[in-house]
Amino acid sequence: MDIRLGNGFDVHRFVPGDHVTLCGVDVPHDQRLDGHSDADVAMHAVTDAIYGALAEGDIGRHFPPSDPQWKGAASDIFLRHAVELAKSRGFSISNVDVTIICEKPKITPQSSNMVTNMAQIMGLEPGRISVKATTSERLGFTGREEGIAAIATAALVAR
Ligand SMILES: Nc1ccn([C@@H]2O[C@H](COP(=O)(O)O)[C@@H](O)[C@H]2O)c(=O)n1
Ligand SMILES: C[C@@]1(CO)OP(=O)(O)OP(=O)(O)OC[C@H]1O
Repeated sequence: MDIRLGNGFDVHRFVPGDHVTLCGVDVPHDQRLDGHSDADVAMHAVTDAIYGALAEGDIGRHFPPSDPQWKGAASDIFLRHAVELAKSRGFSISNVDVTIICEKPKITPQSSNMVTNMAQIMGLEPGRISVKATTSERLGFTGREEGIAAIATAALVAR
């Protein structure tokens, strides 16, 4: 059986604002994440994990941050592309697991909405998607609330 694993990691910085978008869900917060796109750090990590499993480079290779076309783009565009690429290469996505690292906002109250949204975008059963969170115990840039990090794993199986 051909099984592929990929990992993804992303960071976006906080700037003044009123919400963050994580796994496509708008979560009220007293700051927002800065980026060329909507800066959905969790969706970017999942997207990169899929590209990684396919040995297809990273999100910036497919959607260059220098391309004005992606300015303010909703990140589901990137995730849908990675999912379609997996399909076109003959792979099904078995599961994805993403951990969001921040002190605030609290993720757990929104994690089931995030799973539902990602499942819909990816055409997967919700049971194949995991969204978790941790603080960094006030250590480092996430601990100082300078930004949010996310790390993801994806497992793909040949159909
Ligand atoms: N932004 C966050 C961070 C954490 N959680 C939840 O709290 C639990 C405890 O976090 P620790 O970093 O103290 O281990 C964690 O397991 C999450 O369930 C959260 O919802 N949002
Ligand atoms: C998503 C892209 C799209 O231009 O831009 P950003 O939103 O800045 O996100 P990042 O993860 O820093 O880089 C990847 C880019 O492809």
